[in-house]
Amino acid sequence: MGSQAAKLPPHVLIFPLPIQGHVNSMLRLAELLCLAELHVTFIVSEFCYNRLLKHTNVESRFACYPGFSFQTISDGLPEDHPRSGERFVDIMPALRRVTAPLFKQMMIEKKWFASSTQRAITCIIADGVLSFAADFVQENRIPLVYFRTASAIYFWASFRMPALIEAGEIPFKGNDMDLMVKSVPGMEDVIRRRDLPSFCRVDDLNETTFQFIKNETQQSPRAQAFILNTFEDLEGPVLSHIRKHLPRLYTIGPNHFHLTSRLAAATKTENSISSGSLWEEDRSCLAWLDSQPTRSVIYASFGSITVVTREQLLEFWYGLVNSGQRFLWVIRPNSIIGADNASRPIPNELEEGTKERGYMVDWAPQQEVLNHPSIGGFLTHSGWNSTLESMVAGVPMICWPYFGDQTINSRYVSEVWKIGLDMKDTCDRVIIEKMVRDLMDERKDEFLRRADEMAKLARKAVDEGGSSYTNLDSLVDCIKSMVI
Ligand SMILES: O=c1ccn([C@@H]2O[C@H](COP(=O)(O)OP(=O)(O)O[C@H]3O[C@H](CO)[C@@H](O)[C@H](O)[C@H]3O)[C@@H](O)[C@H]2O)c(=O)[nH]1
Ligand SMILES: C[C@H]1CC[C@@H]2C(C(=O)O)=CO[C@@H](O)[C@@H]21
Repeated sequence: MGSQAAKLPPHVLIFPLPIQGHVNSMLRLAELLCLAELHVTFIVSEFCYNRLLKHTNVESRFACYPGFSFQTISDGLPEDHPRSGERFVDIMPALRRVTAPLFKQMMIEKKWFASSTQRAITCIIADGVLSFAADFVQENRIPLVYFRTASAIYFWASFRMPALIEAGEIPFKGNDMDLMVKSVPGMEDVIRRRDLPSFCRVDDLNETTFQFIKNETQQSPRAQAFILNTFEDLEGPVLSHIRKHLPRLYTIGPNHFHLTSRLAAATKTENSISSGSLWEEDRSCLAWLDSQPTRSVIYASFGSITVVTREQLLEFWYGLVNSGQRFLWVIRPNSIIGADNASRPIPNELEEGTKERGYMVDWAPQQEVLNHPSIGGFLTHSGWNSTLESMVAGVPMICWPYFGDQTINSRYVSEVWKIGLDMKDTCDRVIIEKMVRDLMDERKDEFLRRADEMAKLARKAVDEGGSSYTNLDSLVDCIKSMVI
């Protein structure tokens, strides 16, 4: 390489699983690495990229980093595929069947993205469930870093799937979902069967998604380094178990706030929030929140994949209305099973009666909502980004997990971190009403105090000298050392 080229910075390829929660989180990592003056090529599906262009400022957001570029690729699904609910799992085989060969072809045709102003890719940061990407780069002797965008507790429970099988703890024998699980070290007194990742709820261990998660997770040690969006004070005990298998483990989270904090230091712009939304954010809810008393509103949102039946929707409606609390509710388009987008999710006569107390939107500017002074609670599906965003904002949670990692996240929110309530495996208006009253009224001070303590720990982690701040600097040094 000529002397000029030798001065070029490392060039990282970042490849997320092309879904909202993974793209959001890895875009934040991408910008953090751009701030560290690395070059970044971000591979994203055409589906996600077109939605990002339409609903966010990603183009202007990354325009100030000359070494950054997007590269689009097919996710293997038709444009009109819902990419949510039960059919969500279609994306994994589609990626392997369609995206994997396209990725190899792209890397060869693009000559590993080498140019006069950029080195060829010096390292790939792949989503921890994209082993096909890992295969190709390792065949070409390019260093591999995995980024698993879910929690450490979920990762560790998934990593122990072979041990759970060996011990006969999965598949479950009998119907007792409250039996304690003993084969996940560090969680023996915490998790029941119902708290394991929902992928473990199978009768046949050959079930496709179970096998996918087990096999992808077992390949984690292939990576030279491993990134998690968490912080030491939150998941320290589990992280020490993981580090016995993945010693070069970098915790850099909460990465949404880490990015806000580093941007503030670099650009002197306070509280900059970078959206990665795939739907249009209805900002009218912020004006509605401005007219509500402090800590008086419960925000309800179930992420980008959860779907509900009309019956479940009405249970949530009556539970929220009967609680007497104000509520701001995200009902994502196409998230009601069997309903067309045109029909109102809540019958008009019901909605009319509570307009002044309840506000509904298709999609919200969630980070701004959670940090609004009128928000006093979050009814969430326990997706990991939502959970961390609520923690940093100091907002207590009611957790109604839908699938995947959400089941173990909700257990830790309620039983270990004690910053909320776990409403797993139920959807009943009386229980919803009681939990909303507990969180927003009867036990309000207790939960707000605990949530404030956790927020302080989360913020400290990304302050200069904090564990996540230091780990990100070490990760950048590790990436620089990979340049040959
Ligand atoms: O109205 C909304 C609702 C959500 N969000 C944002 O969308 C993201 C949603 O991410 P997350 O809370 O993690 O949920 P999912 O979209 O369901 O994410 C998937 O990916 C996550 C990371 O791996 C997992 O933890 C989840 O279980 C999985 O479903 C968050 O950043 C939210 O701030 C908005 O901006 N507006
Ligand atoms: C749909 C799920 C498949 C893998 C992803 C995941 C993970 O193991 O990283 C957990 O839940 C979802 O985010 C994804």
